[in-house]
Amino acid sequence: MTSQIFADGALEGQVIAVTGGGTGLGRAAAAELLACGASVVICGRREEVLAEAADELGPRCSWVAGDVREAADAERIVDACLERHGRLDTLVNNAGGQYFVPAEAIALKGWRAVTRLNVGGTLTMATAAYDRAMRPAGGGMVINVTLSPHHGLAGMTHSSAARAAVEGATRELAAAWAPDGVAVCAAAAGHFDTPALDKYPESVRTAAARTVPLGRLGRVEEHAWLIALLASPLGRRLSGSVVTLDGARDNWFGPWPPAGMADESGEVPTEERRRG
Ligand SMILES: CCCCCCC/C=C/C(=O)SCCNC(=O)CCNC(=O)[C@H](O)C(C)(C)COP(=O)(O)OP(=O)(O)OC[C@H]1O[C@@H](n2cnc3c(N)ncnc32)[C@H](O)[C@@H]1OP(=O)(O)O
Ligand SMILES: NC(=O)C1=CN([C@@H]2O[C@H](COP(=O)(O)OP(=O)(O)OC[C@H]3O[C@@H](n4cnc5c(N)ncnc54)[C@H](OP(=O)(O)O)[C@@H]3O)[C@@H](O)[C@H]2O)C=CC1
Repeated sequence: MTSQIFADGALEGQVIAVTGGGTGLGRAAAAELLACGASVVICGRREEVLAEAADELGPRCSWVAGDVREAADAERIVDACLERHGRLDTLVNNAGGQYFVPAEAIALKGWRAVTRLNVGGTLTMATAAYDRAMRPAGGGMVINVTLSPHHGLAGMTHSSAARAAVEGATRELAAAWAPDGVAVCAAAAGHFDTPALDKYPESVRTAAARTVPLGRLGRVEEHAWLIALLASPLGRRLSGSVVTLDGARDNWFGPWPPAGMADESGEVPTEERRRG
């Protein structure tokens, strides 16, 4: 497969780890990075999801299962890249998520779960990559996937706060790690059409596109192009930046709930609990 917008071999020789690379945005990013010539290691918790994705993505893609919230797993993921390829040039910290719920209904345990995944997991992976691969090699790139709108997303207060923390850490780590040649930036994704959105109530999914001034959800390949751009030499100069890719969603200040999102009772439905 070739990239639709980047030259063949644009990222040739790079070794890139993509967390959450077995599904959705992470998988599409892995596909684009491979199309640009990189070798890619995808990771996540579910072995079968990763194995199937890597099989479809081709021989330069391999996988390693692990939980980004656990320091030992993060170190194992980085070590797998080093053992297989001798280097890790770029880490795409894409694993993350939350559940859709009104702010006043967020239990402390739920707040902690969302924070632990999005802030803790991101920092744990970034630190493992920096300590074990990038600082010893004299350089590297960390790309943190965060969330737009930056002024907060109703139904996702915990995640809005967590992603804001990641963006703060991105700026600080970019300064702290610059002397070692390690760049850190963030890609703030708006609303993208991935299978993960299926877990949100139907009316929420449908209305989400109406809150995007561009008039549609993002396509996974658009996000993947941004990740490839940030993995290119230009990304190094963007260190410390948060690049927003959201069809102007950040600039939408319409009513809450947007037309059609509430059900007959006037309430916005929340997300079903997972079973098992
Ligand atoms: C208007 C906007 C609509 C468009 C949105 C577009 C933006 C999209 C953004 C995206 O990010 S899409 C990607 C979505 N992908 C994911 O969210 C995947 C990852 N998410 C998760 O794994 C979970 O959501 C999690 C909570 C982060 C997982 O953490 P963990 O496994 O540690 O948690 P649990 O043990 O399941 O739960 C802990 C705790 O959290 C509370 N809780 C969890 N789920 C719910 C829920 N559905 N409703 C209410 N509360 C929930 C709860 O307190 C749990 O504790 P217990 O009650 O189980 O003891
Ligand atoms: N789709 C959208 O509109 C937007 C998405 N985002 C963010 O982009 C990223 C990808 O989203 P999307 O592809 O839509 O959603 P997915 O739910 O498909 O992606 C989440 C990925 O992260 C992995 N993951 C979750 N928890 C862990 C963990 N503890 N350790 C390792 N891997 C984990 C999951 O795999 P597994 O369960 O096997 O571990 C999965 O592959 C997420 O951070 C999401 O919050 C941000 C803004 C908008």
